[in-house]
Parts: sequence; C-alpha cells; structure tokens
Amino acid sequence: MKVIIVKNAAEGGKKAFEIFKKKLDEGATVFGLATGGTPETTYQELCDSDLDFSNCISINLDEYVGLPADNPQSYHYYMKKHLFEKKPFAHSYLPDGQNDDAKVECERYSRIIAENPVDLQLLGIGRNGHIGFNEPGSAFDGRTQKIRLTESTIAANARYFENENDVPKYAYSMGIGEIMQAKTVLLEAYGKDKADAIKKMVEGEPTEEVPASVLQTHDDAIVIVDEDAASLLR
Ligand SMILES: N[C@@H]1[C@@H](O)[C@H](O)[C@@H](COP(=O)(O)O)O[C@@H]1O
Repeated sequence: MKVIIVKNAAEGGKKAFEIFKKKLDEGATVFGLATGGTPETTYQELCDSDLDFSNCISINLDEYVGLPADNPQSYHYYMKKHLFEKKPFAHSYLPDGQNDDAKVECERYSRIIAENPVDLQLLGIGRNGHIGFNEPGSAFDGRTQKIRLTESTIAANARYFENENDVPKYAYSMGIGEIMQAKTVLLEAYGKDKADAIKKMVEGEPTEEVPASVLQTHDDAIVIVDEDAASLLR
C-alpha cells in the first residue's frame, strides 16, 4: 500500500487526477467511481481537464435503495452533477436503487462488474472504515449486496438530507471481493474525522471489522490522505 500525504483536498484532487491521466494514457477503459464529499476535488480536476472518457465505461460503487435517479440525494444525481454532465462515458453503470428485487439487482450488478474488469477503482472511506457501503463485518470476498447501513453511516450522511430520518436505511453496494479485483485501487481521505479509520486501515491487522484494511493485501493500492487524515499514523 502506497501512502501519499498531501496538504489538503485540493492538492489531493490534483494527485488523483495525475493517476487517472496516467491510467488513461496506458489504455485503461473501465473506471470504478465513488461518491461522497471526498472525490469532489478529483472530479473537479477531471471536469476542468481535456481528458476524454467517451470511449470508457464507468461503474459506480453503490446507490441508496429506494431513491430514484432524479432524487438530488441519489448517487445517480451526484454523478451527473459532479462528472457525467461534463465528462460523459460511453456507458455508466450504477446499481438501480428502485429495483426492489434485491437478488435480481445484485446479480445483475455483479455480472456487469465481472464482464467489465475495472482498471482503476476510486474509493473514499467511512469513519468506521467502510468502503463502498460495505460496513464493518462485511466479508472480504463479498459480492454486490443489499446492505443495512449502520447508525454511524446514517448520521454521517445525514448532512446531505433535510433530516436524519430521510436517509435511506439500505443501499446496494459492490462487494469487497469485487472491489479487490480492480487492477489499481485509489483511496482518498481528508479531514480529522477519517484519521482513526486511516490508522486502522494502514497500520492495523487486516480484519473484516475494518473493511478498508483489506487493501493491505492488494497488489496496487494507492492512498491519498491530507495531513489531518494522516495525523494518527506512526
Ligand atoms: N457510500 C459512501 C462511501 O463510498 C464514501 O466513501 C463514504 C465517505 O463519504 P465522504 O467522502 O462524504 O466522507 O460515504 C458513503 O457512505
């Protein structure tokens, strides 16, 4: 695991952009994408650039169950707003939060991931160490699943909703086993809130209690953290 420490999220976005550009130059065609506050500077850098993804495929990590694509809190909406409007892909896949048949939806999404091996997977990290929506206790070899969000994740994501009760309780998320199949994984984390999760991810024993710690066993995992998120590292 390669850890890059930057001053702030703005500088982190520039570093992440360089990695996207290098991958694209090397012929990457499938990009795994993430949502949340963390990747916003990266997406801004991509939008401001002349990189062209119109021959590429994107596969997002997750989506809330129950939210239609035009709901401003949905990850479909987020991706359109932060990236796809400016940088369209040939095809962009996200889980369908409106499919209430979880078995069918998860199998459909796992098939998409299997048929389109991801070259570069972008990740954020939850305060409890989750990646995608794979909460503590998720299997390291897991596939796409319907996940019940923990209280800590609901509280953390409530800032995007009018009140905490509006945060969906379930999400569809790519599994950890599927995330690990990406050729390169790039995780970004900014701010003091993430320092504890970053310490456990980088220095702790890999354990399903800290989902991101699985990245210690990935051949090409890059972590970009600001000084606050890195503040508990030895
Ligand atoms: N499902 C997303 C994750 O993919 C994201 O990494 C995490 C952190 O979000 P933020 O970047 O806003 O701190 O939140 C959500 O739970």
